[in-house]
Amino acid sequence: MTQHQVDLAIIGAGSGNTLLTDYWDDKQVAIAEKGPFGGTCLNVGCIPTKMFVRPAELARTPVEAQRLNVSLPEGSADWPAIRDRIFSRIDPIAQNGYEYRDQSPNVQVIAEEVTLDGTHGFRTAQGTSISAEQLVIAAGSRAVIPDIEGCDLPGVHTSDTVMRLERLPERIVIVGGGFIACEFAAIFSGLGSRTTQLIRRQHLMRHMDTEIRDAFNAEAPKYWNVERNTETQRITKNADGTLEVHTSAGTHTADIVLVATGRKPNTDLIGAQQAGLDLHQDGRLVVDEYQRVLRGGQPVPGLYALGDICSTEQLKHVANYEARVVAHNLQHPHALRANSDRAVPAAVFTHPELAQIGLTEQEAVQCIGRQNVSTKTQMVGDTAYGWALEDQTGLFKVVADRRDGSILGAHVMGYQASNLIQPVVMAMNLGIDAYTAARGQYWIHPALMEVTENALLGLDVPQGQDAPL
Ligand SMILES: Cc1cc2nc3c(=O)[nH]c(=O)nc-3n(C[C@H](O)[C@H](O)[C@H](O)COP(=O)(O)OP(=O)(O)OC[C@H]3O[C@@H](n4cnc5c(N)ncnc54)[C@H](O)[C@@H]3O)c2cc1C
Ligand SMILES: NC(=O)c1ccc[n+]([C@@H]2O[C@H](COP(=O)([O-])OP(=O)(O)OC[C@H]3O[C@@H](n4cnc5c(N)ncnc54)[C@H](O)[C@@H]3O)[C@@H](O)[C@H]2O)c1
Repeated sequence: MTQHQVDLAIIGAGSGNTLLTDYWDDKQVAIAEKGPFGGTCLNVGCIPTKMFVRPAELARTPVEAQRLNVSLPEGSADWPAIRDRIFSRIDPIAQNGYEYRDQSPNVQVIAEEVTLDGTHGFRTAQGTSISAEQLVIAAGSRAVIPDIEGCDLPGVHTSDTVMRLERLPERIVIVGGGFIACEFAAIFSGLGSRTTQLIRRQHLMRHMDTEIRDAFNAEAPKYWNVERNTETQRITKNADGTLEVHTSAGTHTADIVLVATGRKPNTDLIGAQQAGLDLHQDGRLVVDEYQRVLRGGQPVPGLYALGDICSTEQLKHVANYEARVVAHNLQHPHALRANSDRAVPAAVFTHPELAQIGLTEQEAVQCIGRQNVSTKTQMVGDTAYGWALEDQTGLFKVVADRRDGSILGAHVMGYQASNLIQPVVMAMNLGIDAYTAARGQYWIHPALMEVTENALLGLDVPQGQDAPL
């Protein structure tokens, strides 16, 4: 047994790795990471998935080009080359991240799975034990494997493995109707796989604003097959090595199956319950507004958590923001800063792209009453650049409080949705009302962003006496 005492210990080198500012250079730090440095986002999440999105979009282009009177040769994707390009860029970043920390004289890297040892330390199976003045749990989440017979067969993947396939599958079945399933359905269908998405209920992305949800549910089946109200019952292997997916509605033959049915926090892996830490019903750590972990309802001084292991939103920008809060609080234990209650935006890089922030129209009506809610849905095709695109489906919806023009939410489907929404994110986060956001700045004409401007201008909200013209 080797024992070490450090100033700061961290479990998880995803957003947890960003905590190590210059402040820690003359202090002793230990960081435990059982996988590659960079965590989910870099290695198996945001970054590689989005690197597949663009090739998939390009492979789809000939069909769209035809609408604009351009003939392009039919796209064909070289999967091994795409995969190798992506991971030859990503893998060295993870390796360099590890080496950089490992070579830092004040940092001890523990490249093993660790479990908590009380509230201020952890240990490894090999017998290394760390105790720390302050400890941060940033151990993330992992894919849930649904209780479906056959999920352990070779050829059944999660997002962790599906991007490293040897070849592009001719047929893929995707189980799930959320973020990951919809992004991979767009990727694989775009690259040329016959793609079937199985969902238990009626709608893909069912938690979105119903107008955007319905628009997406009308569009997605133009690109891949969506089988609704379907229970996936079991998966079996055929004699030729293909898989048979048995559902309540029939069967599908596939070369591979992707299960994308949610992610659960890694609190069990670190032994959070055994350490007496408070857990939400879904297994997340309970934290207070300063990101301090609770035990018996009380914050434990010097014990923090951030990211997927404690957050309701499993998003990288949330994990990074919480890391900034924790970084401050570690350095200023007597002047803690609280997490903000700003609305969190998200985008789904599917086809067409989706983006959202804040309340849906339905939620706004529930909160402040129908009479106080103003909404505007701006069709992308009814703006100048939308015309140029010959866009027929994109839409930008804003939800506001009719009484004072404060923006409550925005919901977007279409080309560049994740970018078009950002001015609204800024206005909401900085407390700028809808009219001021629209008229308080120039909007480049005839840029696509005029969609956002027009949506804001279409709201029935007050302009105020000193409103900009
Ligand atoms: C396919 C996919 C696509 C995504 N795309 C997006 C996107 O486009 N935009 C977005 O905002 N979010 C996206 N996300 C979500 C985003 O990746 C996560 O919210 C974010 O990475 C969480 O960061 P984290 O630091 O909390 O956890 P992680 O990055 O998962 O880091 C936790 C680390 O802890 C390590 N660990 C866990 N337990 C132990 C232990 N006991 N001992 C030692 N080490 C341990 C893990 O190996 C891991 O490296 C995506 C996720 C997936 C799966
Ligand atoms: N672009 C992004 O920001 C992005 C991309 C990917 C993932 N993420 C994050 O990762 C999280 C996890 O993604 P996800 O897609 O796995 O989860 P999700 O919660 O978005 O979707 C899970 C889906 O699986 C379905 N499901 C659950 N159990 C099932 C079962 N037994 N059989 C069939 N279907 C089942 C659910 O009904 C839902 O449709 C997301 O919530 C998101 O926060 C973000």
